[in-house]
Amino acid sequence: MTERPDLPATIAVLGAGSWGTTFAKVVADAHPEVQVRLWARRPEVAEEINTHHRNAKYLKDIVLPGNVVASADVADVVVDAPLVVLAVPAQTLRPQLASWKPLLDPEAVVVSLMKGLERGSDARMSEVIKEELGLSDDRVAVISGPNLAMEIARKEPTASVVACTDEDVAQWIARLCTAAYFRPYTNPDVTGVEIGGIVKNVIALCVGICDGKGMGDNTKATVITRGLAETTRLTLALGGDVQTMAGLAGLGDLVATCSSPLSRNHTAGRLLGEGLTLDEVSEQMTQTAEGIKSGRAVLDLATKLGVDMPITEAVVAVLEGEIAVEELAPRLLARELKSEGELQ
Ligand SMILES: NC(=O)C1=CN([C@@H]2O[C@H](COP(=O)(O)OP(=O)(O)OC[C@H]3O[C@@H](n4cnc5c(N)ncnc54)[C@H](O)[C@@H]3O)[C@@H](O)[C@H]2O)C=CC1
Ligand SMILES: O=C(CO)COP(=O)(O)O
Repeated sequence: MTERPDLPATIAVLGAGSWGTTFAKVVADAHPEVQVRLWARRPEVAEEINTHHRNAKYLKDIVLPGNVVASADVADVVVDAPLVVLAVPAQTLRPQLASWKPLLDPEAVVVSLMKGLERGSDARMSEVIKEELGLSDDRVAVISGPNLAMEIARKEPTASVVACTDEDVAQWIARLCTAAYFRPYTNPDVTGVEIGGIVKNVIALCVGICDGKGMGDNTKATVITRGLAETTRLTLALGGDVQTMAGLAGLGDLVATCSSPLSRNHTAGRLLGEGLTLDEVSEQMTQTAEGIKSGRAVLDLATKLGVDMPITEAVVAVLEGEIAVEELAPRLLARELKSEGELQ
């Protein structure tokens, strides 16, 4: 096994949006002696972080610790970093990885914070990373859980999951991101952890639509519970672990995202439910709502595997203009009756 310094001098985070910046803050708060280098696409964002210790567009008045340093030059950020954390919109990852590949430390472990499925290939972000960078399973990890960035930036207590097939690597990453307000658990089920984070965004769109239409908590609980059932079916079909679905990256993230006005996916759904068109919603959203693009990929993957995902199917039908938001609930309720325990 590669010898890794327990506490590296530096780590790299690529993507200075709300979650990338917040995750950089978590590690920096946890380890003041570690320099956390953050790549911002726009030089003015890097400048604001270095000069004012703020990233106002994404994190308002949150003050970042002095050991978070930003640059708009990826080469400066990743040099000598044994851990490289990725937090860019899922659909943009693959082409960016191709240009970053020659710059990365050859021994670096790469972590995905992203919760999207690639359209066209239906690949999870860990799969895209392995393919594009040519890495083995033990060099790729995923962090996912009920992790609304703004709450964590405000140091509100939160738990999460570090998933890697190599337990030593997962524990190393977990130690690096354990802060007074952030508690990571480890899990070898990378597939289940990733699928939980991807599908909950689509389910949150559905809950948001129902909220926007003025429906109440029975409706929300129904969509969350049946959403978990279809997430579980997809996870099992992909070889993931049913137990992951009961954990932080499954039920935990689903509940947080479907309940919170901070969730971009929930917000996008609510705006659709209130009658805005998808174009109008996209214009209003200044941050990434992964479910809007990943929904189609999730449905394609489920179809390929013969997995029934009626909520995802109905949300995609709304997103693609096949049905109006008014038709979403009737369509789901008109389905053939079945036993609750049936997995298909
Ligand atoms: N914000 C949150 O609370 C959480 C987000 N996530 C996931 O983290 C990933 C990143 O999300 P956020 O940081 O929230 O997104 P965001 O919309 O706040 O920021 C995205 C960042 O990626 C950068 N970027 C790089 N290349 C880009 C390109 N080609 N097009 C557009 N933007 C580009 C943007 O400049 C921006 O800094 C997503 O997959 C999301 O699902 C996961 C957990 C929590
Ligand atoms: O993943 C998240 C919380 O765990 C953030 O959800 P949104 O992307 O919907 O804001």
